[in-house]
Order: sequence, then C-alpha cells, then structure tokens
Amino acid sequence: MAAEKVVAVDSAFIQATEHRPKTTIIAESKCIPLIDLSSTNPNLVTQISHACKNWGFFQVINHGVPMECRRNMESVAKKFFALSEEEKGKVKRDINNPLGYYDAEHTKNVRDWKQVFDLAVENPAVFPASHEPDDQEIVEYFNQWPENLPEFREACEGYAEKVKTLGFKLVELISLSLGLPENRLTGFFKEGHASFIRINHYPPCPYPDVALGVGRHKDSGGITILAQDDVGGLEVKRKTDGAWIRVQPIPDAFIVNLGDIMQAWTNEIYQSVEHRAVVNSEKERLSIAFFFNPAHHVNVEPLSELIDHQNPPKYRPYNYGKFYATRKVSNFEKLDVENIQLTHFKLSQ
Ligand SMILES: O=C(O)CCC(=O)C(=O)O
Ligand SMILES: [Fe+2]
Repeated sequence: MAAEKVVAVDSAFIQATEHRPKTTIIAESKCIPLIDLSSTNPNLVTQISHACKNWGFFQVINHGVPMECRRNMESVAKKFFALSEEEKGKVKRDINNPLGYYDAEHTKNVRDWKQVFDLAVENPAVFPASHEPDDQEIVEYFNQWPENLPEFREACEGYAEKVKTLGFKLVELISLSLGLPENRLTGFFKEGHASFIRINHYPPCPYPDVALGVGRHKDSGGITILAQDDVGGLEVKRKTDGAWIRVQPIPDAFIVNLGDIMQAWTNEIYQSVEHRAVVNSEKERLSIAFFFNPAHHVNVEPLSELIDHQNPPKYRPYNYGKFYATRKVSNFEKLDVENIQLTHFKLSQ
C-alpha cells in the first residue's frame, strides 16, 4: 500500500485558534475608504479626516507615483525572491545589520509565512548604537544589494524616492485634517528620517487555515504606504466591531495606514489599527511596505496644539531611535518580555 503523503505542519507557524483566518471573507469592497488625491478633489481634507478617524486605513489613487516605477519595483522584487536561497543568503540581515533578506520573522512569537527584504530609504540609516538610555553612540546601517541582480538597487532607490514624496504629501494632508498648519509634521521626517521599505514575499502555504503571512500587529512608525499585488490577503480589524475586513486589491492604488507614532502625536484623535496578512495554498503574493518614520533623534509626544485641560496628554515623550533600538534587541535575543510598544508610554488618566 502506498504511504499516504501528509503535509507536516511546523508548529512554529501555528496561530492560536482565535487568531486563525476566517473562511468566510467579509465584503471587501466599499469598506475601506478610497480617496482621490488629485488637487481637483474639493473634499480631500475632509475625506482624509474621516478615513483616519473611522478606519485608520484608506486607499489612494492619483497619488503621483508613476505606474512604471511601481511595476519596475514589483518586477525586480519578484526576481529577487526567485533567486536561490544561497544567493539570497548573501544579503541576509544579522545582529549587526537589520537590513537585507530574512526568512524567519515572528510576530507575537508565532512565525510568519513569508520572506522579507528590508532596505533603508536614507542610506545609511542612522540609529542609536544601543537601547541604553545614557549611551549616546550612533551607528550607521548600510543597505545590502544582491550582486547578481544589478537592476535591483536602481529600481528600489527610484521607488523609494517617489513614495517618499507621497509620504510628505500624506502627512501634510493629515496635518490639515487635524486643523494644523500643513507643515506641522513634515520637520520630523527631514534630516535622516528613519524610513524603510520592506518587501514581503508570501510563498504558497499548504496550511493557510492555521498559519498567517503576517500575524496581527500595528505598525509602530508614522504612516505606512503599502503596494499589494492582485492576489490580496491584507485584512484590517474594523474599529466598529473588531471584524477582519479584507482590503480589495486595486491596481495602482496604495494602501495607507496610520502607525503608533501618529496615534501618539494626535493624542489618540487618530489611532493605529491592527492588521494581518493571510496566505493561500495556490498563489504566491507580493506586497511592498514603505514605513515613513521620523528621524531617530525625534522625541515623540502628543502635539501641544491638541492638548488642553479637557484633553491632557495620553503619552509621555519617547525617543524614536531608542524605541527602535530596544525593538531590535528583543527581536534578536527573543527576550521573554513583550516587545516594547506604544502602550509602555501611556499615561494613566
Ligand atoms: O502584506 C501585507 O498586506 C501587510 C504587510 C504588513 O502589514 C507589514 O509588513 O507591516
Ligand atoms: Fe503592517
């Protein structure tokens, strides 16, 4: 009798029952707001305000990033992940450099079904050398480029430049939507902003009902600008009822979501929102996240204009660079403690 072929499930990937993807997908269309960024849209700022308040997630069209630039980026990204493990291993990230290829990331201690490539938008990226509060030393992290894919670097750098411009446009609109001057937030992102791009590659997964491409999480930076391909799989936790809503792939649109820093700056007028990526057994999926982050020396705290007697600050100031450095240590040393996060700076009211 022929032995039955069984797909062994590596337990590192298995999500607790309550976090497994649902088999019934909640109507994906017409849920997350779709915003036309062209200057002729008369309701732009109001739409941004509603989307930030009610969803923390929206999609944008007419965003100014040329289609060709994005296609080029997607094309080299696919070529990169198609390289042999040996080739990809040559640009692997490690304890000394958080930039490059990695295939064993965990979210909340469960392994993600994905491979990633991280690159800094400002090369080198500048960060504190350690998480120790009194250590003033600074380090530079340099991007790693695959030797056997010469077109990769140029495509990434071109894409980073264009999406950065969109990032500035979005934080200007978000400032206006809060009743603040257009340039209120832009200064935080100048001079050595710590933005980076993460290319996510999700191979087909033989057990998509128990594993996730990325487990539920909130992004810790300012805003995230995500390009997803036509496969789909991103799910957003709806604020009104906690249901997981699938984000419909729209060709050439970008998905924008608010990170924890935006939640702190706005003193929770806007909040970061939990999201995750499901995988499927047939198709591989690609997504490219641009994390628009402030410079390492920025101290994040609720904006003074948004605070008064009725609305006291909900967070104490924290240094973004030290926050990042603390995360990095726990990522590699797998401390038994929870990863550092925004709630650690919450003030009791
Ligand atoms: O792939 C996706 O749709 C989401 C990726 C994501 O949330 C992340 O990389 O932070
Ligand atoms: Fe994310």
